[in-house]
Amino acid sequence: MAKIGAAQTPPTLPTPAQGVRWTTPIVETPGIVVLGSWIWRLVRFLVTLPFRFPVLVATVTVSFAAWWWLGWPGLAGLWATASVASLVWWRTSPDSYRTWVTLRLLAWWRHVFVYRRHWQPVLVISGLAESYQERRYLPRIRRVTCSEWADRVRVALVAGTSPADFETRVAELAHGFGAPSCRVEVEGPRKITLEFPRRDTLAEPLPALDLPDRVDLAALPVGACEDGSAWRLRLHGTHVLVAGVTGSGKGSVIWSAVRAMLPAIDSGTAQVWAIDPKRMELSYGRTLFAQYADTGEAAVAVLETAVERMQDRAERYAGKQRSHTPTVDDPFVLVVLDEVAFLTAYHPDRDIRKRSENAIATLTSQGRSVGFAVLAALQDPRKEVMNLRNLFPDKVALRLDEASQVDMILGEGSRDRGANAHLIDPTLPGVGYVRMEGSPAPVRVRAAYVSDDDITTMTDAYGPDSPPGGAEW
Ligand SMILES: Nc1ncnc2c1ncn2[C@@H]1O[C@H](COP(=O)(O)OP(=O)(O)OP(=O)(O)O)[C@@H](O)[C@H]1O
Repeated sequence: MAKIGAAQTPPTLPTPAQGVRWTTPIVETPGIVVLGSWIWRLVRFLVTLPFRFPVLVATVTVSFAAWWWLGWPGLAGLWATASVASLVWWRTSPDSYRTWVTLRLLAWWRHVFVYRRHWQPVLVISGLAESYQERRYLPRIRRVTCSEWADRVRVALVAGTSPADFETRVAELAHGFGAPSCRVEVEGPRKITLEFPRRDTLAEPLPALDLPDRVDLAALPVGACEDGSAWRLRLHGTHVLVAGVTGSGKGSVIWSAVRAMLPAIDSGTAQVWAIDPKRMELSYGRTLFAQYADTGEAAVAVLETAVERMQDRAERYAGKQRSHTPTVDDPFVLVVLDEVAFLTAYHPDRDIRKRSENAIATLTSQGRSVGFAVLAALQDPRKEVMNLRNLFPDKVALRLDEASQVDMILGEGSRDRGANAHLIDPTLPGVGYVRMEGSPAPVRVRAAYVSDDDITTMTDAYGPDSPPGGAEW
């Protein structure tokens, strides 16, 4: 045992038993090389400047030329003319002025004073800076652009890292740059775009949408996406599960979908079969539905009839056609289930629970290609309550109770990619997250609100007593 105070051999020194140890020699970089590298960087900066900031460089060059050739009056005249031209442009074409001037200036401002300024500390602290051989490498900002509602920061990744590293740190990035959220889009190898909203475009309720001229059952307009585009819900060829706590606005998704289908319902090429155990949500517009049930027994009967019709249709199609086109003889049938867990988990009669579960499972597993779809609403997405969750290919996550429920609904990794459905403000019913076809990135959406008055107008115009083609409204 070593005595206290005795000299100790540093562990890095070779002990005689280890023999000779080789180390990399340290060679000092000659001053001329350092100077050359700095000159090279300066030249590269000056040469690329006109390409990176063409407007700025052109403005400075023209101003300098005016001052050089015409003196101060020339410079003042140039700026006065430019100001008047800018004013005229702004007054006559505010939209193009906003696109070409205001948003570009804003992008420059935010690039310099928000992103570049905070880039290093935010990335280092959030763990996105990489180290290799004692040097630190940061992903590079390639460009910042501004749309009406968000900043888009294009980033070049450090070699050896992946977009998933950013996806798991969207909360840190959003807070770091003072944005309400952050979304990651993959552009290509080592290229990603970070989208930071500047304001909440979905803060205001959206009134019921106008009816489409032509109903596309694979893209029904039901609300708006965060970027201002229409949120289109596919019903034909899929099944949709809408999950959210009580008061999260599940009814508005269901009613917006029914509303968008009205012309097809009117022409007889689509039908809605409604199951309404709460007797609140759908009873108001029951005359629009081809079938309606509000008790457990009646609901099972409707579901089993749907299964029967679906199987008849499948038998007729067998060997003749592989997909369904809605017609009056073979309409598209949407089975709407408000609070599906009432039938599958909470109903006191075991037989009803079992039969409903079987019918829903059969419809969702076999109905897609023959024109039967299920649109179900659910408050509690846990497996004990709803074990048929995975039979619904498309899901909508409105406000949820717990963070763990987000991935249950939208799929593994959705919360990491920014779908914070558990953090949705309770004062924003109808707001939720969906995953669009072909993209793993969740999109924030808000369903349009179909009020009781809207439903009355809908039943008056498209109910059984209405004139064909819908009444004027
Ligand atoms: N898309 C929306 N935009 C604005 N307000 C909405 C929207 N959807 C719902 N609301 C408001 O929120 C309230 C609750 O909505 P809704 O009844 O649809 O929620 P829910 O999720 O169906 O609740 P429950 O499960 O209790 O039926 C509505 O009365 C309405 O005032």
